[in-house]
Amino acid sequence: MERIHVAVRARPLSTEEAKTSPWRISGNSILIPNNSFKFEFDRIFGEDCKTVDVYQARTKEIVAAAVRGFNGTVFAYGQTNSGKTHTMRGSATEPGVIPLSVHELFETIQQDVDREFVLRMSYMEIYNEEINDLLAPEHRKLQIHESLERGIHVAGLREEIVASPEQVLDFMEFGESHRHIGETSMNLYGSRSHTIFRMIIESRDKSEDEDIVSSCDAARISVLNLVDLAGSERAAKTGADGVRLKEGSHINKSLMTLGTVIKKLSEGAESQGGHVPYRDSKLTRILQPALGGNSNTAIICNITLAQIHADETKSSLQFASRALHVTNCARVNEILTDAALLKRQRKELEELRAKLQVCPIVIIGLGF
Ligand SMILES: Nc1ncnc2c1ncn2[C@@H]1O[C@H](COP(=O)(O)OP(=O)(O)OP(=O)(O)O)[C@@H](O)[C@H]1O
Repeated sequence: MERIHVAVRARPLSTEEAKTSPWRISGNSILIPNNSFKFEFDRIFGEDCKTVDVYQARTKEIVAAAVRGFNGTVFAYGQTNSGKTHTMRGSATEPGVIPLSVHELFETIQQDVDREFVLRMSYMEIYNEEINDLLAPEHRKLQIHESLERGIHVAGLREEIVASPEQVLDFMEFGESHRHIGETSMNLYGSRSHTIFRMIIESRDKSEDEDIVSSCDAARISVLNLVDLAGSERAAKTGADGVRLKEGSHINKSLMTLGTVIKKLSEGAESQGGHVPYRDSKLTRILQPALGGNSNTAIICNITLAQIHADETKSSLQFASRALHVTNCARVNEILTDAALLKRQRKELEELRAKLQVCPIVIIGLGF
């Protein structure tokens, strides 16, 4: 069992904003002096930090674990303009968590001489509670299904086999050009959709030795989700109306459900048999395994310390603080073919027989 790792990243302020900021950061605490408002997180990154520092705090380990077969999810949460896209996608001069992860993923698998890997990627957006495939723009309004073999999955989502970081980033750029961008008074190009960038990592032992049964024919399949959420600001503050208001309410519905799911989980609802409303939004349904399930998960909460956004920042920190109490249970995702299963059982039987020959007295003593 491991809890969700929560880091906070504050974006740089203008000189004017810095003069009036009510916030203080002290180590991994953030507070408003002379106020009861104080939170502690796993890490707090101030305005001078680099994205690579944020990446190394936890995502790096999540990527390494994904190569070993553990699911991983990292998502950026925060109001419009707080630096989510800067953190996740970055720029040519300062690559974000996604390109850093992709490069590290390829480097790590190249160093693993014992296993062979197949990597696939997908890229989707959730816009107005509809799932659109950014790698196949004609695939719109995709549905979420659940099956024994595939778990929770988006039916019909394109998965491209990829062989290099450059190829992944090219596909990503293609996908980016099909995103929905809205114009709000808060941010001319404020992103109004959630995006989920996904790498699916499949690996198999290279060994051709028939006797090495423990891994032969067994495939590991893990999923690494890197999520850039839409701005969490209240619709009222955006001056939104008409289409934008509809977008805002859908975004808030998704984010509100995310908040409720995190709240319920942090209160231990699931372990007490209570209801967790994953199905109330597309976002939480797709992210369900990452929220209290089989995944290593990290949240990067992007905030601004400007006075004018103090209420939004407080609500982001409240969300992030609850997430600190959510625990997950990641395990290696291994799939055995029937033949491999038989081989493994045969080997276990042989090992047992060998043990019986070595220490029959112990076995007799146990009453067998
Ligand atoms: N840590 C940072 N250092 C330098 N510039 C930053 C930083 N964070 C954000 N910015 C800049 O601030 C602007 C807004 O950031 P960004 O687009 O990442 O916000 P966002 O939270 O993704 O907004 P949206 O919800 O609209 O997607 C961008 O021009 C970005 O380059």
